[in-house]
Amino acid sequence: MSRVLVAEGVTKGFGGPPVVDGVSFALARGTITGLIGPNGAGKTTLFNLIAASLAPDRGSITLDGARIDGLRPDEVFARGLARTFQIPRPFPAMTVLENVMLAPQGQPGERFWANWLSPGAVAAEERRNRGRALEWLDFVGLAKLAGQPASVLSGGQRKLLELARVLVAEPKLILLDEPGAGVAPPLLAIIMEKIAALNARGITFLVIEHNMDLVMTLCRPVMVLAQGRLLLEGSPEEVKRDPRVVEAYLG
Ligand SMILES: Nc1ncnc2c1ncn2[C@@H]1O[C@H](COP(=O)(O)OP(=O)(O)OP(=O)(O)O)[C@@H](O)[C@H]1O
Repeated sequence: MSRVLVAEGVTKGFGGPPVVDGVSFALARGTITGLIGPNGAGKTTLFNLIAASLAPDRGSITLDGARIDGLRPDEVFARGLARTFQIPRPFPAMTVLENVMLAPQGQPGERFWANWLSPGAVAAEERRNRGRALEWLDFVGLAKLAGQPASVLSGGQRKLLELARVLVAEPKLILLDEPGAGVAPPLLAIIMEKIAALNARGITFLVIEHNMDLVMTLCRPVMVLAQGRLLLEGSPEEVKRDPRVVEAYLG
């Protein structure tokens, strides 16, 4: 099976001992991989390293065979790797639609010149962006709220808004940071359904999650991180009955 992302020996510390310590793994294309582990294990730091919000001290990360460590977050996003945040913070006064249309499209300077040289082309592109944004809002079930300020959205709806925002860029790999956290059960079911539907269309996912129902239902394989190291990788059932995992959580 082809590998969309490969991490080798990824290490990061913040002055003290490494909080991500020699982590190596590969994500097979078309999978939903779970990333679990106790609080402070280094999961969010690993996400920040993959999405280039942080640079590793050592190790390499490749996306479809090309190095991405050392790039800027917007460059990694442009190559098809998107991430969502545990607590999404949309611009509250802007509409739901405007928030989705905010996905970075090239550099600001580029847009300035494009607008000056060819305003018609820029207007046509805006219309296309708007159409795409509305399509993805419809997909996540928020189309009816497109004209409302984002401040009206619940926690779960904000997660769906974030998903729509990254989908506009048609990523091949999406990192989801706790999509189930703070989400009411009916909306959680919708979020899980959308992740499964996107995966069926070929998008690969890496998901940090504490909600074991979500992990058990959606994730294969599951990787367990403890104290910055990858403890094991296996099916949800294997992980659940492995004594090392129990010890990592309880010890
Ligand atoms: N910018 C930073 N500066 C210093 N220490 C940091 C920084 N970011 C994270 N850490 C430390 O790194 C360790 C791993 O944190 P991280 O947030 O990656 O864990 P996590 O597995 O995502 O935890 P949680 O499940 O609670 O979100 C923690 O001890 C944390 O305090």
